[in-house]
Amino acid sequence: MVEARELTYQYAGRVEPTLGGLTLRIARGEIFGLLGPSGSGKSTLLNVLTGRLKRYTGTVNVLGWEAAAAGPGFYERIGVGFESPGFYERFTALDNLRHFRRLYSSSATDPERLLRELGLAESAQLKAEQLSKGMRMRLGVCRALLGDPQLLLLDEPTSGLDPKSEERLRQVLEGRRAAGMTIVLTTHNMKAAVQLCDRIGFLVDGRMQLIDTPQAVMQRYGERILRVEHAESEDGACQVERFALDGIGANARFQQLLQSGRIMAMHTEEATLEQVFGSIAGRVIQ
Ligand SMILES: Nc1ncnc2c1ncn2[C@@H]1O[C@H](COP(=O)(O)OP(=O)(O)OP(=O)(O)O)[C@@H](O)[C@H]1O
Repeated sequence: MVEARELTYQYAGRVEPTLGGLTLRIARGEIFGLLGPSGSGKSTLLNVLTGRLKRYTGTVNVLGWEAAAAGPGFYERIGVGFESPGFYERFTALDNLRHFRRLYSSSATDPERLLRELGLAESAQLKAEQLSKGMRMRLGVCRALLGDPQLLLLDEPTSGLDPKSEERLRQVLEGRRAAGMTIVLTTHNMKAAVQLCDRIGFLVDGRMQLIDTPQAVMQRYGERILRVEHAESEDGACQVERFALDGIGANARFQQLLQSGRIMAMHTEEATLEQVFGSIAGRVIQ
């Protein structure tokens, strides 16, 4: 479905390549999340996969095409939702989708159905310029889905979405996955990555540091933590301290707290993907 081998991409005028020898394979019907700090090359990789950036070395096979040489049929089969997609600002949301639908030779999905799916039915008659950031993002997803693509590429699809819209988007993407669509998305939203993605890839300085299921990543790199709430001072004000569960029996501070008789509550915490990422990349996502 998507296979990159030794993919290297260097922007004109840059000293270092932005993508450096990246190898990646994404199967049909998979939701793949690309994570990484700002500037690590996520959008560049999406742009290579869509055939926009052609001057790469290595091979990039997308739906059977070499991405740099993809013909018009390729664009009928991929859907692209990048941040700030271009809309006709004076057209309504519905008219924008009707317009873009005409660009497809095959029978495209009904725009009104897409608006309903993404929770935009009541905003159908609003002009694009009147839409909020989250609404525009969802309209961008509608636009990307118009041609019922085999491969959907979304750049930060959860940005600007409230929890309800995020949940709706999750349902839409899971429905498409069940129908065999392959989905590649970038995100800084760790919760969404864990909930949505079958596998996640961590991109750091243009290299894929790790690819695995969110669960396996958490197990391998996630440190389990014990959160201890205690009344440190005589006035009973609550303090919180966290201890790594590994070797906690030998932790002098923890022993001291146990003996103090001031512990109010203790419970374990799962590691967050931010912590996991920090330990993989040696730096924190911005
Ligand atoms: N047109 C360009 N010309 C030169 N350098 C570029 C160009 N576009 C991006 N870059 C550089 O390539 C690197 C990767 O950028 P890219 O946008 O792919 O990162 P990203 O991981 O998507 O970041 P973010 O999470 O902020 O969207 C950055 O150092 C950026 O400055």
